Amino acid sequence: MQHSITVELDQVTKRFGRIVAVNNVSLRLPDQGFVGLLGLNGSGKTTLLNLIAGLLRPTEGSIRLDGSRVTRQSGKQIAYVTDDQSLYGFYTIQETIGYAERVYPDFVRAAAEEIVTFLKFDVNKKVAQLSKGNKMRLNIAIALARRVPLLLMDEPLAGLDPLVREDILKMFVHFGCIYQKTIVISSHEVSEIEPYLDYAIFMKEGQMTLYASAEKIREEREQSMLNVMREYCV
Ligand SMILES: Nc1ncnc2c1ncn2[C@@H]1O[C@H](COP(=O)(O)OP(=O)(O)OP(=O)(O)O)[C@@H](O)[C@H]1O
Repeated sequence: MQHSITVELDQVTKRFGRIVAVNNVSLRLPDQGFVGLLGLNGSGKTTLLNLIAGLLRPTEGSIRLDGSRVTRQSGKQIAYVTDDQSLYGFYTIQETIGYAERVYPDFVRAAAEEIVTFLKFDVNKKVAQLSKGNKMRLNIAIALARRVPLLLMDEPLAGLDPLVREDILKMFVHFGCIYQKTIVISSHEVSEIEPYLDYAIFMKEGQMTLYASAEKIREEREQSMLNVMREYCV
């Protein structure tokens, strides 16, 4: 059993010079569940994830984790998977798990082994020999195996084929639920992730235009999430 974390953003704005990447966003993430951060290119998704992860500081407003202001040290409570995540090609999958165990004090080896078995990985294979999709699966497996309450992922499905993407989404739901995590994933593949989502956050030009449970969106709007995205993100 893992503790949950309260993540609260209060009137958060992030500017890069004259560009307002995130504009006055206030929200509280759910204690558990799969959250889609949805929006067109340049709508502020990556910046928002970087702010929550403590990699960027807000220009205005505050971000609090369990009531304390987020800092780079907050990364201890957050696993953040980005596209450019490095794995060492010369390690086997087994050695990569051993390495993660040494690097992350919160790493649960048994969880990683369970996920790797679920993925039917040959643990003796070298990372360099893995396809892009399998490298991303391994990255996510390592993030999921950390005993942290919040997992952030920036476009983890980009550039992967549909079968791999579906497999990764099932992995989030299955293991995210077992390990009781809040998982936030940024994406513009809205149709694809829609069936798996518990909550959706829609972004447009840095502003949060809608944040609701997926169930409520489906019930009240009786339209696909793609149509909702057209209404709130374009
Ligand atoms: N370091 C930076 N310096 C200057 N401008 C930036 C920086 N990072 C982001 N921006 C700008 O902020 C805005 C939001 O960018 P961001 O990457 O957060 O959007 P996004 O929704 O993640 O886009 P994408 O889906 O293309 O990854 C864009 O106009 C972008 O050009």
